[in-house]
Amino acid sequence: MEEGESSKEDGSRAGESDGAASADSGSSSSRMPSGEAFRPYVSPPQSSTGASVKPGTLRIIVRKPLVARLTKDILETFQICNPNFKYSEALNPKRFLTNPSVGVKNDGHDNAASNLILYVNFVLVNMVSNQRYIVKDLLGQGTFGQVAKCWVCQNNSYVAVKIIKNDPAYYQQASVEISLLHVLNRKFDPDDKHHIVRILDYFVYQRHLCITFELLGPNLFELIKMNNYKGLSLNIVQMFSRQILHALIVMKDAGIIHCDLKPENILISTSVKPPEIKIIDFGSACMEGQTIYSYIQSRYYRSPEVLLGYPYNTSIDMWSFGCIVAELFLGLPLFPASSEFDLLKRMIETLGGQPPDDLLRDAKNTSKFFKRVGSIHRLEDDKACKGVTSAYRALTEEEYEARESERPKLGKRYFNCAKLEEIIANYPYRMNSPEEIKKENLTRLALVDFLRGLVEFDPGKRWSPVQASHHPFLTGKPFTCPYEPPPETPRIPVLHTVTVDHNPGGGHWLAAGLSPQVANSNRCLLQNSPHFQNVPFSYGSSYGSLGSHGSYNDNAAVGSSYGSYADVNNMHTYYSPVGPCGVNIHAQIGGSFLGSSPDARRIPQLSHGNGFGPSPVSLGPMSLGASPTQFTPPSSQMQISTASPGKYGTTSPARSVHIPSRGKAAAVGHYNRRRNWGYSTVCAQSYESASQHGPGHHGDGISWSHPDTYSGGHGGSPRSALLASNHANWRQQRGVGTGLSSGPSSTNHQPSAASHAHNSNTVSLRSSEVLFDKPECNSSVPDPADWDPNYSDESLLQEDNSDSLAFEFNGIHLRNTMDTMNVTSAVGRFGHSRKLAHMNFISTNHRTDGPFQAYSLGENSHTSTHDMHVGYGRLSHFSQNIPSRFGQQSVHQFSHMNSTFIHGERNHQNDQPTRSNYSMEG
Ligand SMILES: Nc1ncnc2c1ncn2[C@@H]1O[C@H](COP(=O)(O)OP(=O)(O)OP(=O)(O)O)[C@@H](O)[C@H]1O
Repeated sequence: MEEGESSKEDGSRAGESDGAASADSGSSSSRMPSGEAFRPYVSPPQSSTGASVKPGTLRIIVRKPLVARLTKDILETFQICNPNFKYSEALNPKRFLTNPSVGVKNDGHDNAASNLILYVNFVLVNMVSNQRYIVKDLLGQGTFGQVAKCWVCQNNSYVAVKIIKNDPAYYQQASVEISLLHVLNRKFDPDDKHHIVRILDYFVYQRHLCITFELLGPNLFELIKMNNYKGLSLNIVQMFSRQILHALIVMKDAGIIHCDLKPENILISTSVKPPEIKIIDFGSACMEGQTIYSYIQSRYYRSPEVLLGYPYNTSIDMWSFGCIVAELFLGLPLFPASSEFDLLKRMIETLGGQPPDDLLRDAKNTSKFFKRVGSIHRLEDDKACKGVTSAYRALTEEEYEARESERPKLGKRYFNCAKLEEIIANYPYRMNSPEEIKKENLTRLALVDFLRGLVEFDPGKRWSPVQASHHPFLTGKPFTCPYEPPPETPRIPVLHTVTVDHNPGGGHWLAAGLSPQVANSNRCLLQNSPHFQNVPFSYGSSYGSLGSHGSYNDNAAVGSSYGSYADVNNMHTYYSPVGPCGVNIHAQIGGSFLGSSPDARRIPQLSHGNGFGPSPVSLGPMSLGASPTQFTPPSSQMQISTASPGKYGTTSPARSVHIPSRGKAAAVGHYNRRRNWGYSTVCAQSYESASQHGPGHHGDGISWSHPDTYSGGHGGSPRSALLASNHANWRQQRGVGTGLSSGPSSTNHQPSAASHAHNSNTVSLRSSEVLFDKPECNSSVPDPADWDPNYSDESLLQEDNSDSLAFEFNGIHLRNTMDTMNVTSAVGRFGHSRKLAHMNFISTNHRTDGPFQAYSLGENSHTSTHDMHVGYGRLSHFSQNIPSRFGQQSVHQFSHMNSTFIHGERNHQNDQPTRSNYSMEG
């Protein structure tokens, strides 16, 4: 029975709300206010007798927060106290969600950061469809603006609305996000099976582009955080990895590079059972072959080729994916670097190699990090050069300082063990029984092998999503020897080819793929768009065929995703989905760019009067980026116009080619705080090196290749192929494994050291060698009010249905084996974290806070096991920092699309009742 009902039954709200109050009521009658409102508490007859309560009268009261209970129906109470009391909602002070909330731009609608000033119950309206979105909470803030949780009254559902800053550059980039997501949703994942967030609607409101997404739950970083920065169980790592790979397969098929894959951008959809992850934030994404930005990816997850300024393709997402998988297991980023120098240093140390010479030879930033110490071997000499030391050596700190005139920032070391194999092997065990440990050892061996294929220095040797998806770590097949990925088959240009009608929406390519309603919406948005002129459609040309990136099936077992992008060129240009964009983001004309990375996200800036802008002259199609062949250092091609610094910022002090983004840098900078959160590690156990144990990955010298399907196939290095061709198709070869261990030193290794490292660093995991975890880290998690800048008592007032959140997460077993990952055994796991829903987590999406209480990986302990749940006692602390959105999704999901919504989206959330526990089995 609801509390409200029971209180009516009692006739005494004050007495019901707190047991202590009722006990006290008799003695404190003198303090009771006179009048109707507060009467002495009279116990119900049944209770007062002390007799056993009849079964029929049993009441189960779900306790709501005290503040909520005390203020429930307070208006009626006031009216009872004072019949003249009148309440007017208009007099309510606004509960601002946007900070700062001072309107200084856009007629007072926007704050200084060009963010629309939002408050609770602010209404966003799609003027075309009259669809109203009532803002209830803020889910996140990012570079591009704010993400609000909104209620759609028509169908009593919640959605997430990304409200882009009122700024042409952000508007433009957000329109790319809409376009790419639309293609992914509609053409490559029409049935919503591949873990990519669904876009539901978009519109312009008060000069802000608003994008409506399905509402999702917490992100993977939040999940790790909830688990006290301890890693997740291998079952869950496997499950999430499979799902992420599904998305990556689709994205590769679509030729789309996410460019900012990280745990924060992988959200858990708690509305389905078992829970699924979804990849969000395509605001940095671009088409393969059209990669205009050289400064991308969040630092921890940045691939070597991006770091070094080398042409890139979808394989950079695979690197990030590897880092994410490792982080899910470890609870900490694999490369928590404080600077790019630090990042490279960590990569070299952990992986035991360095990028191959031909990559270093052609990358534009090589000289910043490497010193040439020998002759550069031509590609054709590669075979002959096996065994010859690299022509490059990584700079020492001193050398770097001398070259760059600044000391490189070096982050804290969280893992005492340097090498990947050691880090994984020495991670504390989560179980007791020798059998389980033995089993886990095997899985860890598979994990190491899996990671080796992902965090592979050579992008040409890095596994593709399809190849990775067959790894025993994911398939569950016994892992007996190093995985040999199947060669990829050429793309079959049929299945999901994006064909675009020539002129369905007046030439608007995206409109071609949208429903008529959406096309209409676009036309209307032309008028509504604050940033682009309303110009007639005039493009009759074809923007067809995105794809030819053929076969894909749900099991990722067939098909491939690599290689020929012959017709991807047809996608070199497209338009703003919300109107002819008028801005060509090829930067040859010196438009300024915001950065594009964790530190700075790339936004083409519209330099006023500098050739960029909504002039009819520039009504060319919007490019998704230059092809790798067009890849040029930002200094030459992506330069900031010095003549016209533009409106949007100045050149980054660190990297002259970037303008710091407004927000991204700050956001990602929060990561760096983590390094200071005391994570000492002492590797107490001697560890036998891979070379002593392992047979060596590919130690038999197996080499493999796949047919070079790219029409201009390159027999040489994949990197040169990439350089020369734009395409991600190359001959993949495994070097002859020597079984030698690649030492942590970056010097004097062999040219294919990375490969060798992969090949040879297999580590035997024996239970006797287990480094036991200390029983419990001394967690003194402060009250969230102490460290959560967004914490306020007001949050206690939010959402009474928060309990559902706790139940949502009951199903996530962070420790147990797959067998036990079921609903029933999950109950209560997070059961005491009922305040999960009350906290504002906005800043934590960016890892802004939180005592870094993860335990020391190598710290000595005589405790025989590490129980991941030991920390759960502290979850209540952490849970208090979970955003309210966690608990608020129990409301019915978005289930009805207004006519202007994109049609055809499968809404798996429909018909989902309020969620309870679920199985986590993948
Ligand atoms: N569909 C969604 N459901 C729930 N929360 C969401 C959703 N989309 C975004 N968010 C929240 O909003 C935050 C910002 O979203 P998003 O990453 O798309 O914006 P951004 O401006 O690109 O951010 P960043 O600068 O961090 O990349 C996310 O970290 C997430 O917490």
